[in-house]
Amino acid sequence: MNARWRGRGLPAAWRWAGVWPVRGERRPAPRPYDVTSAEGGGSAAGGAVTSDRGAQPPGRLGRGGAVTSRPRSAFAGGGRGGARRGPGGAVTSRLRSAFAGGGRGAARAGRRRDVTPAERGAAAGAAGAGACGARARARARGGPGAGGAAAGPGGGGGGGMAESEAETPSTPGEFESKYFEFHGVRLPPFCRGKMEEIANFPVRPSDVWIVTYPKSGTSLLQEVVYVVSQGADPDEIGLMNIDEQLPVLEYPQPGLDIIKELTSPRLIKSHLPYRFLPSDLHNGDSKVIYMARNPKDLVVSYYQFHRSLRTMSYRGTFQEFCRRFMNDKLGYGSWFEHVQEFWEHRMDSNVLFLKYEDMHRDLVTMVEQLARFLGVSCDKAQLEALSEHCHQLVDQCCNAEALPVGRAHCLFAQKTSLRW
Ligand SMILES: Nc1ncnc2c1ncn2[C@@H]1O[C@H](COP(=O)(O)O)[C@@H](OP(=O)(O)O)[C@H]1O
Ligand SMILES: CCc1ccc(OS(=O)(=O)O)cc1
Repeated sequence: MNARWRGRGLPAAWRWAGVWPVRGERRPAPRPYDVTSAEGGGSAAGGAVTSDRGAQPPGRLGRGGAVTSRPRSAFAGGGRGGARRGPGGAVTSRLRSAFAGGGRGAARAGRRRDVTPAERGAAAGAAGAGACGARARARARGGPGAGGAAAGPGGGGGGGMAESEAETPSTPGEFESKYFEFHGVRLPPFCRGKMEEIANFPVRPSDVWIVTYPKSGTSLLQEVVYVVSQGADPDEIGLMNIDEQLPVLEYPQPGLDIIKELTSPRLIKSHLPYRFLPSDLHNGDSKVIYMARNPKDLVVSYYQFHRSLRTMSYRGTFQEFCRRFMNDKLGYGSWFEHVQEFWEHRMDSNVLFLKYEDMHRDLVTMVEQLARFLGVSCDKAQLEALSEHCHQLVDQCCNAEALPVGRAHCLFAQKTSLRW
């Protein structure tokens, strides 16, 4: 266990004197991703993953099926109307279709052929494993960002796999064996054996949970949340390396035992699907901020991440990676189901559903939403100051332009006539 975490909660600055929103308070419904037709759809079948047979069934929703079989039209149509309509159609297949058109990934894909080895090297450097924001700033200072406890399970912080495995480039077949399957969902190996403990993890009313599918802008969100709750200066965040302050529930470090002991209020991150999160969260016992990102950009980011992460050393093509993504064969399972589950809970009083793209489109509104959700009272001038600080964070890091891309656009366009 990492001593850095022992007995520590969030920095004192985190103890904002907030008044939590009243249960059931009406929040403006976020707009769903704009999707206008339902085609495509993937299969989660197959793959040489191992299975965590000993584990207990997950929380309330049970084995994945409840989600996929549920009506899914909440995503359709876009706009607030679509958001309010509620479930009623095939969301996950619609989401799968939503890849076509727009998005940075697709735009890049239109310009680029598949990646070359030289591009690969450049991309690994550019992308890093979540090397943006606080982590990158900490690294630039020679700090512990990359190897810190929260720096990622495969990083220098003592990941979940043997070093020999880490050094071996993964062929597609080897890559398969790196996951294990839990109730039909592919999870990274470091989740093995702890899913039951996670389901029973004691949640506190003062907790704030940040939940995302990987590469959805989690680090940026945590920084923005920090600024909103603290009114902190972005440079302060860089200096303290905020990543180290936020444990990830399922990572080997700092581990569940230490997270349980952290002082309140805790801020905890997780990439797990809704149904695998602690069951207390399903009961509305603490606040959950969920952020979704355009999958066309996310898949590019996740691809680069897999190639740069030592424990994955992914060597397949981008096209092949996209197929895995579309067929739910990546770590943390189906992006489509991940987003859908949270979308269905977006009106829960303890859930705030955000979109990464809105940070760029309308940061002021997002800051306002966060402030209200976290119970931070601020006047107009304070809100503007907070937004300005958050703008700095958003502008500080985006390595998108440096990333090479394969034929994402073609692949996704085959699936649908939709435009993002
Ligand atoms: N200020 C910031 N700090 C960290 N990540 C940021 C960021 N601004 C944008 N991002 C993007 O968030 C993505 C990483 O998400 P996560 O934090 O969930 O791992 C990266 O996407 P790209 O790889 O497309 O650039 C990264 O560039
Ligand atoms: C490849 C599975 C995996 C492992 C670790 C992740 O964490 S993070 O995005 O760097 O925080 C994500 C996915």
